[in-house]
Amino acid sequence: MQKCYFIMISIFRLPSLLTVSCGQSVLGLCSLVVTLLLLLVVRQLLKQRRPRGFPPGPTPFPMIGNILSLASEPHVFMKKQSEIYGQIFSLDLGGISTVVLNGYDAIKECLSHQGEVFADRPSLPLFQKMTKMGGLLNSKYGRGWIEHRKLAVNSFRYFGSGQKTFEKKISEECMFFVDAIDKQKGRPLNPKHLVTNAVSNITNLIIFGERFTYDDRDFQHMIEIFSENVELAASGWAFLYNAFPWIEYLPFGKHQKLFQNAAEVYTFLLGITERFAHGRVRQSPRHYIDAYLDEIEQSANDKSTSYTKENLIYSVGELIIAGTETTTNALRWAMLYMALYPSIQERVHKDIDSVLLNGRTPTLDDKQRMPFVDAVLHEVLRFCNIVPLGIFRATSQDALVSGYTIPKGTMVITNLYSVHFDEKYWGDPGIFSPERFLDSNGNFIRREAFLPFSLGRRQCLGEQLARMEMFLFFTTLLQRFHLQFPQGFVPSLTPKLGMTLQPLPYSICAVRRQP
Ligand code: HEM
Repeated sequence: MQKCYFIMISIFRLPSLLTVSCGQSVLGLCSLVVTLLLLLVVRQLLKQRRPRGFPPGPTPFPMIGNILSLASEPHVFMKKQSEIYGQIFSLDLGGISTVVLNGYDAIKECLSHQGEVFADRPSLPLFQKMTKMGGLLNSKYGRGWIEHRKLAVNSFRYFGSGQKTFEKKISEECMFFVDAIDKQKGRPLNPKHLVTNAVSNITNLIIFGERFTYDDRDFQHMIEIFSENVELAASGWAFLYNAFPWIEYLPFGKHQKLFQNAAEVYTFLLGITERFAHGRVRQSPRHYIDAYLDEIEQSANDKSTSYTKENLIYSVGELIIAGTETTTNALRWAMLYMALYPSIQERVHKDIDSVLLNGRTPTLDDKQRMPFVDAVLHEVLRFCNIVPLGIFRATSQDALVSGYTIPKGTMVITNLYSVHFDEKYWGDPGIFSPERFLDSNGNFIRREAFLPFSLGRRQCLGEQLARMEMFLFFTTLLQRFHLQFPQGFVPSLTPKLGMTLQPLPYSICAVRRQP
């Protein structure tokens, strides 16, 4: 308090000090600017004070807090800090007091036992700018979120993973995918674009009722810049924008690219959403867009409805990117690890061949007869940490956890990476070992501290779909091909950082296996 009092006194005395050397009007302007700047500094320093009863954490720098510490591998940094300050500690992200949850016990305690308290999303300037806190994924916890989540879950059931016929559609997409791979005739390829197109088509079937061909340049471009935004949203510039939203007016900085991409994606989605609504028959939905338009019409007289054309576009975008970026990265990691560990790949081939006799295509029922394949896919999700820090949460009311007080509206980061590398639950977590998901008889076993899809009210709503896709794409691919790196190619295992962790671009040869 004494420090603040001193600063305030200095602010008000400053104009009189400056009068001595400057002309009257220039002096007035200068003193105003300086006063404003100092007031901003004071405001920022006050915002940076840790609330009473808040968890401890590393000392923040004035103004920018701990933002710089998040520049490389923030999930690893946070796990290390938890070894010093405990499973629940705090960071200052430039005036945004943030609580970080680490390890299985702390995350389960908050997200599961106090599910409702930790179900909100933070009102960050970036989220406000992107989706006005509407849509689904970034939506505040309340009526808007409930309505959108319910509609999405029902649409997934009705048009997607709840239908047996949908499995057939995924299998058809798997065939398009392996045919496209086959065209390469074992020559090196970067599988990123093919996997992205194939995976996004599964979500497209639910949202638009149709798939897009692999040479649809417009759709591909949209996915590319959207996925660039997933990367940019975790960049230092994004954190700076959240702390100092006025940097929006700077003519440079990666946040400008983020805004530009978002505007382009919005325009594209608006266009195709209108296109796919053509021929709609009321109350007879063919896909998510039709179902959403029905909701808009039904709630036309309800002033507080969250169903709006704008939220339709936001939710369509969120479903596409949440469904594509994650599952694509999981499959790309899986392919990379198969080529890296030929002995594991050999066991995968054995598992597949023993069940899929005479080249029969896989079905979901085959999964329980392929425990090793299941174990490999689980280990990929554990080891590769596709969404290492989850999606930022916030407290929807004041919370009390492990003796700490966390005020309503506080931003909360769930370090899912720290769950998958939690030494209390995993032996040698730094080793890629599918066996940890098998018992001594080779049967698949579930592990408790396994949360790639997070936990609680906001847990991933596409989990079932993602699991279906991963199993069918992976087994269809490995049934037909042997994956290996081109001669002399040394892949990097360092992930590319963003909201998701993806492998750096790599080349792989998919060589046809003998029938
Ligand atoms: C391997 C694949 C996937 C992984 C690892 C994954 C992981 C996650 C994680 C960690 C969250 C954050 C939950 C939280 O706030 O704590 C999430 C949320 C979400 N995911 Fe997924 N996801 C995957 C696939 C999908 C798919 C296929 C879809 C749909 C097409 C999807 C749609 C969503 C949505 C809409 C949310 C936000 C839920 C809400 O806020 O209520 N995800 N996902």
